[in-house]
Amino acid sequence: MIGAIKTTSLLRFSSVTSISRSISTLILAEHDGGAIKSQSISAVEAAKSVDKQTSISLLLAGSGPSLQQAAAHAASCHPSISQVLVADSDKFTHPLAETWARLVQLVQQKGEYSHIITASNSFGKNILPRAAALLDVSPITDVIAISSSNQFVRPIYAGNALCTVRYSGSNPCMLSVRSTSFAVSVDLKSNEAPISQVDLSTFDEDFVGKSRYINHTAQVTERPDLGNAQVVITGGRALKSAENFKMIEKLAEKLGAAVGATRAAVDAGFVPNDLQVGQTGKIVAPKLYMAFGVSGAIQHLAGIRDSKVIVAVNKDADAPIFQVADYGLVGDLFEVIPELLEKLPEKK
Ligand SMILES: Cc1cc2nc3c(=O)[nH]c(=O)nc-3n(C[C@H](O)[C@H](O)[C@H](O)COP(=O)(O)OP(=O)(O)OC[C@H]3O[C@@H](n4cnc5c(N)ncnc54)[C@H](O)[C@@H]3O)c2cc1C
Repeated sequence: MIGAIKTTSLLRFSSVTSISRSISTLILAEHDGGAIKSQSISAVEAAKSVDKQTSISLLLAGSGPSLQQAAAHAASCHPSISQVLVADSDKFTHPLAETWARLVQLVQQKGEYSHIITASNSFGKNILPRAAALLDVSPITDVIAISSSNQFVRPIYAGNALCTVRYSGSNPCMLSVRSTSFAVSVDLKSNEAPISQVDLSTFDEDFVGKSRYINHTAQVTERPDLGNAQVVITGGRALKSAENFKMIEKLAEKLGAAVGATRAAVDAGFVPNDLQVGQTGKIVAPKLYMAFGVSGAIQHLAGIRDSKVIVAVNKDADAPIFQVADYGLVGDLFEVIPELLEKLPEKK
């Protein structure tokens, strides 16, 4: 869809000792409401590409009944999971990156994993660099393909080039992976993996990180999650106001779609920033991506490159979005959207 140049050079991370032959992978998993988040299950899928024989341990942290529920879900959410490790303590009630990084260090000291993988979302991006610093290794982020246990592909220059990276540092090789590149089959059947508790007796009791949990606010919506939606309807600056942006929301409702926005629309205050799609927003890979009044800036395209079909409506025939669109309509969104709303049937 969007042309990407494959770089021929291999970037080599500083060599200390090569990674060991015995491959075992630790997944840093996120859970919510007693279930493992789908991005963490994609990280398990990615681990399978590291090595077919790898044993995969999934690390969960938290406290209370929702953690135990999540552990039960983790044990049966993917057939490749060999064991679930549970760190149950009040310290982990909120996923603070500094506390989690310490936990990863502790678990790695005991388990000596060759690879540690997490999703390339705010949870993973927060923890991975800190944990990597404690373990004195260099992480590889935003991996979109795994060719072997030490060779990975990641986008650079806002997705305009793909870089093949060979890791030659010491264990563990730490990766964050884009879940859109490691889709999980919907009907995975799995046996129950064993669940064990992480021994926290040596966890620094007095450890207090520099950050502190204050509160958690989330948009309550019945719409699909933007990162996993099959259909995404995005609006740009051209919508002009939060009031007008409701047209995008209505259209999304009719199509059972998630709503996205450009950074310009977010910065203008039309919608909250968790709807931003692009290089500094969410990466999406829906079957259908519809962009209304979006110019197609390189930073926006970086977030939609894996969409199957891109439809663009823009009144400027020369807008760059048309270079990547499968279907384009030169027209005024203030005419096109009301017509679509009128002609599309109500969602059952
Ligand atoms: C470091 C960095 C990171 C960034 N990260 C992101 C990111 O993650 N996501 C992102 O989106 N941007 C990002 N940006 C911003 C990006 O460069 C663009 O500024 C932004 O994507 C533009 O948003 P837009 O297409 O809504 O607005 P504009 O570029 O202003 O485009 C509006 C479009 O609407 C069309 N239009 C106007 N009126 C109508 C109408 N009535 N009907 C139909 N079409 C109409 C115009 O022809 C135009 O093409 C980033 C920028 C930087 C520097």
